[in-house]
Amino acid sequence: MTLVEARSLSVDLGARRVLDRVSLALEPGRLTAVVGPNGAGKTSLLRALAGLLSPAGGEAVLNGAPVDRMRPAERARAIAYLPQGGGIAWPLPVAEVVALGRLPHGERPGALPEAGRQAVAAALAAVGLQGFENRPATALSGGERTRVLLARALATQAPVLLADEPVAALDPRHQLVVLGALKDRAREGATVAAILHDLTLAARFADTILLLRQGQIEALGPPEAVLTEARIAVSFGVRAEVLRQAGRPVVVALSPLSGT
Ligand SMILES: Nc1ncnc2c1ncn2[C@@H]1O[C@H](COP(=O)(O)OP(=O)(O)OP(=O)(O)O)[C@@H](O)[C@H]1O
Repeated sequence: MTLVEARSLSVDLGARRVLDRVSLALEPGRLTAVVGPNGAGKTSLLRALAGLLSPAGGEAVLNGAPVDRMRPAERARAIAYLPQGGGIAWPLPVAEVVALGRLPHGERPGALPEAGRQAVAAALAAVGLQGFENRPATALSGGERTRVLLARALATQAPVLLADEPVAALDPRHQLVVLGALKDRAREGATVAAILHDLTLAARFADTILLLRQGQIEALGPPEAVLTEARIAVSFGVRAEVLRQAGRPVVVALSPLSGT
């Protein structure tokens, strides 16, 4: 059970402060959707929580320990991170790319123990890639590659999974499959956060929505509390209608608001 915290976390990129004193806790067993307009600081937050960006102030903390001071191997076992729009440069078979997710456990692709083989097979199934095992990963479509990289992150079986736009390139069926897989990981006890731009999908799958704006937390809470028409107008500059389906918000963006 792993608790991920930001404690008054600030991040600078170049001369810009892109995260400004953000404090939050991501709890085990929950899927948190990180939403917000372009440039709000979502990627910067996930990278800082993963220990890939050093804070300018405050700290990112994993079970009480600052993430950027963990040993790299220990951090790689604890946190699986899916980068935004991640490409695949190696013409390896899909199963071998996914098996790279076992490296933090000291397991080498091609010589996986039974537990590693099972983790790879389960990860491929979770993202709907059964039958792709022997295809060269560089000969796949963009959405298929995204699913390979997510399967690699799932195969690590890390207690923390941070995914930057895992469904942006996916068709509707695979958006549901992948978000279902992330929710399953959370239900198994992992701490899961995913950056999403589709507010309806975020509302449908997430236990908690974190809305960032201009490097700060605008709102944090259950989907129906965070995704109101008024807040969407202020945060995204969009006139929206929020409908309900099975009690969850369905966000229909209607028109951009002028002057925002
Ligand atoms: N290398 C850099 N130097 C200076 N500023 C940067 C750099 N990289 C990103 N930024 C700025 O940092 C801010 C936060 O970027 P970040 O990628 O975290 O936003 P985001 O919310 O993930 O956006 P998006 O929805 O577009 O992916 C943006 O204003 C961006 O222009």
